[in-house]
Amino acid sequence: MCAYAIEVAGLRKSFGQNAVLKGLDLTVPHGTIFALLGPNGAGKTTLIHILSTLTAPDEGSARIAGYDVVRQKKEVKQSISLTGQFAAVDEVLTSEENLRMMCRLSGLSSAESRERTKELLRQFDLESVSNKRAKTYSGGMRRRLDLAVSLIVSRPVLFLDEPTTGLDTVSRRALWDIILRLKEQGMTIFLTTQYLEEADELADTIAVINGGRIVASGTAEELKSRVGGDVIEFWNNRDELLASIPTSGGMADVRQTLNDMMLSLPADTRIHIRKPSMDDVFVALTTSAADTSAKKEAVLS
Ligand SMILES: Nc1ncnc2c1ncn2[C@@H]1O[C@H](COP(=O)(O)OP(=O)(O)OP(=O)(O)O)[C@@H](O)[C@H]1O
Repeated sequence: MCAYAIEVAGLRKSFGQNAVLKGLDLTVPHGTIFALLGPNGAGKTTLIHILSTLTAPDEGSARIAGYDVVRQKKEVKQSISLTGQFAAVDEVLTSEENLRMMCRLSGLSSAESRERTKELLRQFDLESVSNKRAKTYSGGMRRRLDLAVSLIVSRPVLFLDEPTTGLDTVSRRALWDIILRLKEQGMTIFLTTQYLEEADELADTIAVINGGRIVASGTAEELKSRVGGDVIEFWNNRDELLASIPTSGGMADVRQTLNDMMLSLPADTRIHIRKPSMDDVFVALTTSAADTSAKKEAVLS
């Protein structure tokens, strides 16, 4: 078996004049969850499309389970499951009918299809709605059905493009449990997300993409510690957050920040000092120093 489930080296992709990926390098070990974070338009979907052979890269290489995404497309396709935001579910069919149909299309016999459908309905908590048409489903049920359909044939690597976008907190947590169970079964999972908490909860490794490059990667804890020391929050007496300023955690920096803020904030402002969150990591890594000081200026003006 090759060392990594996913290996990307020097990957570049442009659309016309728009250089979207400017030389990406990353590796994802077998049986782990990798989360790719980045602002809108950073190239997350483009990367998933390249890794799943839907788009060709301009330069560089990418391997899935050891297979090259350009030269060994067939083997790559046989190694992956892909769930986007719009999976191939027929709205007028029930989840049971959808799964049975897709099982048959995947080459399973009638008896195997029945068995696999039962198993997937149970695994994705869809048994109670298995006879209801998919168009009547909530967002969470629909997303679980999308995922079940994409996992009819068990493959070692799963790509999830924003799997919980638009879901409420309960449905999101239910899907997280399913994703963690898939990891326990040995699957390697590559997901993109807009939710920093999602990356924090699920991922073994998080990478942040910005300006066409991976600007940071590591565990959630490593990324948080990179942002530096403590964050000082300033709250008014109506419990509204007035400002949240990252500091090095050192006495001089904390004192300077307090001095700066005292000039503009009311005397009854309350101060809360906390450790950096994934939100702070994201802001720090995807916002230029000029933007950050402009924000501080805005609070002070
Ligand atoms: N087929 C295409 N033709 C031309 N431009 C494209 C194409 N696909 C993507 N782009 C452009 O590439 C850039 C990256 O898009 P992509 O969808 O990969 O970003 P993303 O990080 O997934 O964003 P989001 O979080 O908004 O989904 C965008 O500027 C987009 O307009």
